Parts: sequence; structure tokens; C-alpha cells
Amino acid sequence: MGEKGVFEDIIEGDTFKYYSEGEWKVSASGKYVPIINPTTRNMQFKVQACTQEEVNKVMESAKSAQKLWAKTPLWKRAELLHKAAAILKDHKKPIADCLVKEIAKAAKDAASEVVRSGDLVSYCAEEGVRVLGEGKFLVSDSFPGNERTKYCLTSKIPLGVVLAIPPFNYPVNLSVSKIAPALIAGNSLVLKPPTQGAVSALHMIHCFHLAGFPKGVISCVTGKGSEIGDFLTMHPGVNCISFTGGDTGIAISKKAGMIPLQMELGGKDACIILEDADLDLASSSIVKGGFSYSGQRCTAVKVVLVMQSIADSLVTKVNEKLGKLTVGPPENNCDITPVVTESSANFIEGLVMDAKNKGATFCQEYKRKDNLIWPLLIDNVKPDMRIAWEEPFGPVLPVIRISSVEEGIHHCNASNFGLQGCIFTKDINKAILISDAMETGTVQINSAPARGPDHFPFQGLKDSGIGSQGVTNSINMMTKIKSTVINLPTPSYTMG
Ligand SMILES: NC(=O)C1=CN([C@@H]2O[C@H](COP(=O)(O)OP(=O)(O)OC[C@H]3O[C@@H](n4cnc5c(N)ncnc54)[C@H](OP(=O)(O)O)[C@@H]3O)[C@@H](O)[C@H]2O)C=CC1
Ligand SMILES: O=C(O)[C@H](O)COP(=O)(O)O
Repeated sequence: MGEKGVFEDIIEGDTFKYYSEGEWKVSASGKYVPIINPTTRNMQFKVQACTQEEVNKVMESAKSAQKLWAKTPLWKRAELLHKAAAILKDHKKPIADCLVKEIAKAAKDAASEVVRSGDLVSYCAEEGVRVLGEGKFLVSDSFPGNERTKYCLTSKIPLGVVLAIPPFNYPVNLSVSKIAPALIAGNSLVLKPPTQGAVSALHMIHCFHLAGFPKGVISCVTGKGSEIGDFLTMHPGVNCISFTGGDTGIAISKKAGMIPLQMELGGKDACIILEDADLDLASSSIVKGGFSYSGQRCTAVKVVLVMQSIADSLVTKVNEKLGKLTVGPPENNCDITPVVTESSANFIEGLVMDAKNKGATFCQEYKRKDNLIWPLLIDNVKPDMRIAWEEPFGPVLPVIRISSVEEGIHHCNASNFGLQGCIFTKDINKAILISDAMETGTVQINSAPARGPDHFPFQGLKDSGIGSQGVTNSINMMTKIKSTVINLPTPSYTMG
């Protein structure tokens, strides 16, 4: 079970506790949620199945703690975040070990997720003191019909309680990308971690506890999203929801009520390859973009749209590189590791079989053992195949051969998703025109889609999301503007 020592307080018996009012607690439910190791398919960890009463208590304490937190000087909030970031990075090993066991992330990638997360928290602290330390000053005579009798001062104020719900694939990084902006902006934060990934997230929360955040400013409740999710997202104490995940986010946005929402949902990121593309660069980007963490990234390349004349060469190069990927357990740092759950593996297999039955060309033999699926490139995919449109979230990648750039853009824009996309060409003018035509939140030119570096804006169009992430955008999103207007008895003009 998880590492003892500094993390001793977060576990009782064999079940991890939840974090409420600055303390680690056992749920009164007497129930636990099992976390299944994707590699062994045995139960690896247990977390508390929190009750609705416990959620209520967390919300109450988050609400009262926020009032005091908002009065804490900005530099002091930043100092605490820097401290949490340092503690997080100091405990990279035990947290990464949990990621390996809970979500089968390769050991080296698990360690870099923790380091990246510490860096994100520190960056957010630095950015916060600047973004939140500045407001606006407006004078009334810039608007027609007014004299200079009014001075308007605007500042950014906290929203209250922010509810953060991240997905399984980056349970630490996509938690802190919500926690740090919320806290620096003077909000309190309630985290509902994904079930697969909950124990890594609880370790990360303990780092914030050790940093000395006041009671109630940060809390973490565990339980299955399907059981406590609605209660949390519809809770009257929540003033903002920051969610990353799948279609669940669409359902949440319909139920949440009149509060700001930040939604980062699925994607079907298209990779358009033009005739003049550097095929070595394109093929290595496709392999990295499509197959790292076994394709379980929202920003994974999820469909290749290649010009017919270069398709054979591209497919050959991609296949050569796929042949070099190692397949096996995350502990061995394999490139391809088991996907997160058996149901996920079954879903991927469903897409693969549909493509096979409809006549697609398999570049490798389809191979699966339990949750482990060998990397597979599926060529000659046609629009009537599910894999042309649905995201497998696994190590299988469809190739659609196109006869014009317009056909590629049309396929990209016909998707319900609009997260990212990428274009490979040496002609920057063409790249810009195609980028403008693609209905996605980001287009990468000559590289695979990616969210990072974490301070870049990150957003999806259509069913891929609401709002924008990235450090600065998240800080702004988790604040409101407040104006104070000074009314003068007579117009006043400086130096006038
Ligand atoms: N755009 C982006 O940035 C990203 C998008 N994704 C997308 O996420 C999906 C895969 O991630 P996955 O974790 O399986 O996504 P899910 O949408 O299944 O789960 C995301 C989070 O929502 C929780 N949840 C489940 N049901 C509810 C509910 N009714 N109310 C509130 N919360 C709930 C889950 O908890 P529990 O685990 O307990 O069920 C989890 O914490 C893919 O579609 C992928 O594209 C993933 C990463 C990044
Ligand atoms: O959830 C995801 O898939 C991430 O947001 C992707 O992040 P990355 O592109 O930086 O790996």
C-alpha cells in the first residue's frame, strides 16, 4: 500500500482517508471504493466512499475558510503555494509510484507528471501575484456625453468555493492546474479526484496540508463520480466548477446552474499531412502524439488525414517507428502500457472490430492481453467507420487518405469535437490558412497536439469544452471583476 513516513496520516488500515477541515478522516459510510491496478487487474488501493453529509460538511468549512483566505495577503498565498510545490517535488517518488499502480503510467512519465505539477504550482503563484496585483482605472469622459466626474477602479475578486474534478489520465497535474489558480485567487477549493488516480491525488493534497494551508481552504472528498458526482456538482455551496474529462462534462454543464464553468472535454485531434511535409518529422510526431501514454491523452493525435500521394511513404515510416515501441508493464517504463480499465479496453476493441468488419487495412495484427493493447495503425479508414469519429483513448490510430486539403479540413470540422489539430507542411502560408479554417481551440504547426507547456492557453471548441485553461486564463476564470466608482462633485482633469 502507499508509502508510510510522511504520508502515514493519510491512511487507516488499508484504506486511504479523505481530507476535510484540515484533517484526514475516515468516512462514516463504512464503505470504500476499490482502485484496480490496470496491469495486475487486482485491487491495489481502497479510498473512502464519502457520504452526502460529509460533502455538506466540507462545503460548509470551505465556505467559511474562504472568507479568511480572501483576507490573506496575496504574497502570503503565493508563499504557501511555493512551499506546497517544493514539498510536492520532494515527494515525487512515492506519488509517482501510486500513478504507476493506479493508472499504469510509465514510471518515468509518472515522475515527470509530479515535477511538472510542482512547476505549475510555482508558476501560478508567480503569475497570480502579477495578474491579481493589477486592476484597471477608467475615467468617465472617454464615453460620449460624460465629463471627468467618475473614476472607476476595477479589481479581481474570488468567486468563493471552486469544485475541481479532474480525469484519470493526469490525476496530479490536472488537479493542481485547478487547485493553484483557485487558491492564489483567494478561493477555497474542493477536489473530487478520479477514482483511478485518487490515491496519487490524496498524496498530492497531503503536500498542500504539509505546506500549512489554513483549515478548510483545500479539501478532498473521494467516492465514485457516478454516486456523489451529481450531489457535488449541484451543491448550492459551489460557486465554480472546473472539470476535465469526457461527456460527463456535458451533462454537468446542463445541471450546474448559474455558476462559471471551465470544461475541458474530449477531442478527436486531426493531423493533416500535406505533400511537402517532412515525413520523418511527421511520422515521429504521429507516433509520439498518438501513442504516448498509450493514446490516453485528450490531446493525442486521434486521426491522421494524409494526402494520397504521400500516404504509402508516411504509413511505412510510422510502422517502422511503431515496431520499435516497447509494450508491457509501466514499472518497466514500457512505451505502451495497459489501458486504465477493462471496460476501456473493451471499448477500444469495439472500435477496432468495427473498422475491421468494414474493410479497413490493419498495418499490424490486432493483439490484446487483458488491458494491454499492442500499438495498431489502421489504414484506409472510411467515414462510415466509428473510429473515424470516436476517440478510442487507446493505442490505436486511424489513417484516412485524402485527395485534397479541403477534404481534410472538412473531416476535421465535421467532428463534434474541436480540441486541437495539427498540420505538417513546409509552406507556412498554407499552414496559416488551414489553421484558420480548422474549428479547433489550438492548431499546432509541424508538431503534435499538446496542452503543455502548462502556461499556454488550452481550450476546446464545440463539445470539447467551455472556457480556456492555462495558468493565466484559469486565474482569470476563477475570479470576478468588482468595480468601485468614485464620484466627484465637479469634473477634474489632471494638469488641466
Ligand atoms: N480536454 C481535456 O483536457 C481532457 C479530456 N479528457 C477526456 O476525458 C475522458 C477520459 O477521462 P475519464 O476520467 O474517463 O473521464 P470521465 O468523464 O469519465 O471522468 C472525469 C471525472 O469525472 C468524474 N465523474 C464521473 N461521473 C460524474 C458525475 N456524474 N458528476 C461529476 N463527476 C463525475 C470522474 O470520477 P470517477 O473516476 O470516480 O468516475 C472523474 O473524476 C476522455 O473522453 C478524454 O478525452 C481527458 C483528459 C483531458
Ligand atoms: O488530459 C490530457 O490529455 C492532457 O490535458 C494532455 O496534456 P499534454 O498534451 O500536455 O500531455
